[in-house]
Amino acid sequence: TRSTRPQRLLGAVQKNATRGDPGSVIQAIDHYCRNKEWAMNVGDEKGCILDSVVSEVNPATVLELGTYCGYSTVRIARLLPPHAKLITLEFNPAVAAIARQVIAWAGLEDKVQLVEGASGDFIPRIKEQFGVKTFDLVFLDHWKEYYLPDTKLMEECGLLRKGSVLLADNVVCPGAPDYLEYVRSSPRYESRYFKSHLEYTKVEDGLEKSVFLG
Ligand SMILES: O=C(NCCO)c1cc(-c2ccc(F)cc2)cc(O)c1O
Ligand SMILES: [Mg+2]
Repeated sequence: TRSTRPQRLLGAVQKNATRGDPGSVIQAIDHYCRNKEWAMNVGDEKGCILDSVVSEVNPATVLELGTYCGYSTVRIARLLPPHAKLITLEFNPAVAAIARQVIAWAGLEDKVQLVEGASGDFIPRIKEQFGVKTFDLVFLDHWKEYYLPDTKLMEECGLLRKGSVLLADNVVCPGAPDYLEYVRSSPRYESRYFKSHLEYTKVEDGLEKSVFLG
């Protein structure tokens, strides 16, 4: 039976990247997705904006919603200080299995905890199950219709503190209009749009950075 797109992406990493070298994993995925087969990684252009936000926040605790094949997980984890922790959540078990191997190839498994499950079930359990009080940075990159409900859930569960940064992918394409409206109009957020392009294309997309004001 035919392989899946995530399986072929993992093959490109194993063929072209050096074990333990996160930069080569990122490069191998971007080259494959630009030249062979598009995939919904945040990509190199938006990835540079992600890098700059991660470096600025210098987070001790990170939550990523939507692991996919682990591309942004590797981008974030490679920039984290030694004892920082990244929890990443993926709904699809087959995709999570690929992401684990990509993260391992980059040598970043000690900084990353990949959890399989649905965000609505998982978010209320984070405090007790993972011993996390609040997140310094949240990267939203899962199903776009879940950005808003999950943000409200994180607020309600006390997972955000004054200064927590939310960074959301795809706020233009595919789009998250209700989320954008919320973070841009709420007095509890200071929001800013970083204009870019949909990964590996010329289509407009961007990242929305929203600081929780408490
Ligand atoms: O659904 C997405 N993520 C959640 C599942 O992992 C997603 C989709 C797209 C995309 C797809 C199809 C198209 F035509 C345009 C954009 C892009 C992304 O960056 C994404 O994160
Ligand atoms: Mg995305």
